[in-house]
Amino acid sequence: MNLAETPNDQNFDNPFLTLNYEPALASLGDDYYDEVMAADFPQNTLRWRNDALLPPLGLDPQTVRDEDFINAFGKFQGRKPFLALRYHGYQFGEYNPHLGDGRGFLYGQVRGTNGELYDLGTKGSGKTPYSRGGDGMLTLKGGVREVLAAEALHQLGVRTSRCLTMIETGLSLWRGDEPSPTRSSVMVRFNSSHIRFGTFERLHYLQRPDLTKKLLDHVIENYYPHLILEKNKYIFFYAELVQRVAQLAAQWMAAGFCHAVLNTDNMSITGESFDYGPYAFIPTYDPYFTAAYFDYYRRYCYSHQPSICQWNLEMLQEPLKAIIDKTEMESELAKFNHYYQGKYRSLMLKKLGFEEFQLPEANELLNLTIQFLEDSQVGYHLFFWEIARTFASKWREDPAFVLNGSNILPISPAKIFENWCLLYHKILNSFPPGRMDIIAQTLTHHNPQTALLRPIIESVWEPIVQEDNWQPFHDLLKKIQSKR
Ligand SMILES: Nc1ncnc2c1ncn2[C@@H]1O[C@H](COP(=O)(O)OP(=O)(O)OP(=O)(O)O)[C@@H](O)[C@H]1O
Ligand SMILES: [Mg+2]
Repeated sequence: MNLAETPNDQNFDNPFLTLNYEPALASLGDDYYDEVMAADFPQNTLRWRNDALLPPLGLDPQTVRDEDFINAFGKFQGRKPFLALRYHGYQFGEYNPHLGDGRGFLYGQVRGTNGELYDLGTKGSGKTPYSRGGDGMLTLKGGVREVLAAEALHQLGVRTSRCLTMIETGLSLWRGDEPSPTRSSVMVRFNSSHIRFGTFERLHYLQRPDLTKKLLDHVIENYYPHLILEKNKYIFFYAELVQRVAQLAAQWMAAGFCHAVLNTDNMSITGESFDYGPYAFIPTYDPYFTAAYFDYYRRYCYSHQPSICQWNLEMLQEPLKAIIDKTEMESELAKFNHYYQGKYRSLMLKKLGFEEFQLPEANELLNLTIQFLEDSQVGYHLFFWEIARTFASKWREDPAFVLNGSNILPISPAKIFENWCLLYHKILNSFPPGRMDIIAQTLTHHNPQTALLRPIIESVWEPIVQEDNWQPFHDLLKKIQSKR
């Protein structure tokens, strides 16, 4: 017996091993996955433990030791099977039948205290049958970036996966897009499901409608349980997925987030956001801002995200048409824009301090805001933060008070800024004075001070590289988690 696998005291009472794991996906049979082994790492240094995720799993952070994270998710002691999930996907518009979990696996599925089923899935845990030429590993910087993105998006109200833990693993990796050799990590993701649009696409490619139906029933049972007893549950499922994905796209857009790699293997069947590789938050409003250096044709640029999501949902009709009427799916997909616009409008109004969807000047305000942000190239996040920071009820008295003393002045072109202030002032005066407090609260709630712009990420990464100083990384996470 390998010494690392010897049960020891630390293992017997590891709280992660006492969780009630459910073999939800495993019970579907091995048409959907391969059982794999975790890599044996030369080092296991805990770099991140997300204590906020322990209570939802029924665990008390006080009783979970750092060693418990390491033994469970760095040394992978005491649990199996680990399942590398099989999937295909459209990557940059081209169908790729050679995908699957190439550097991760499903560690286990657990029911949260809210009754919902969650996946614990690894990234950077070693080679699988789907690694192709890859090393099965995740760089430390990749782990750091995914932890930060997930927390930032969560705090911005985006429906997203989160990271339970990240452990440095002591390998030297070679990557074209990082100074190499570079350090390695394994990350454990906590999300609703790792079933991707591409999981269904693979079954269509293999011409297995029987497996498609079995998987679809599994998805509805576990992630759309309110539809189980519906006579038309399959089309209802697709209709709801369209709505969820449209709303997710609106959340990204309002958050100023560019995912960067919206391939169908990175689209969750539950409509949740995940896989944070070369993502970026936009510095300023630029519809063509493109986050991935290898996205030569700007396919996944900031403003294309809604239409790309719609295209991905259209591609998903191919596998689903074995079970769901295609014409009905088309008419559901036709509602995408309506859902998207509604959600985007409501989120942007909230960023501007207004809960009222029916505000008479809403369209004018939104159009002017976008035009102003685009023309002035004022920082996207800075603009909203400065409204929240400097907001005062005296803005009602005179448009000249609006944003006066903020860090975005002086603005060029001045005219459009003047128009924006006039309109904002006019809207404030359409409310009773007593409403100003609520507007101030809405502004601070929806516009955190800390934006995860690339220079901020680099500013916490540098001390890690230079002097193994993790304090700035933890300070940044604290700021993000407390919405400061
Ligand atoms: N270093 C690597 N070694 C092996 N396979 C890899 C590696 N990097 C990426 N892959 C595989 O390439 C494909 C696309 O990678 P992508 O970055 O979208 O996914 P991922 O980030 O590895 O996983 P996830 O989508 O769960 O976040 C996936 O099948 C992935 O497993
Ligand atoms: Mg991926």
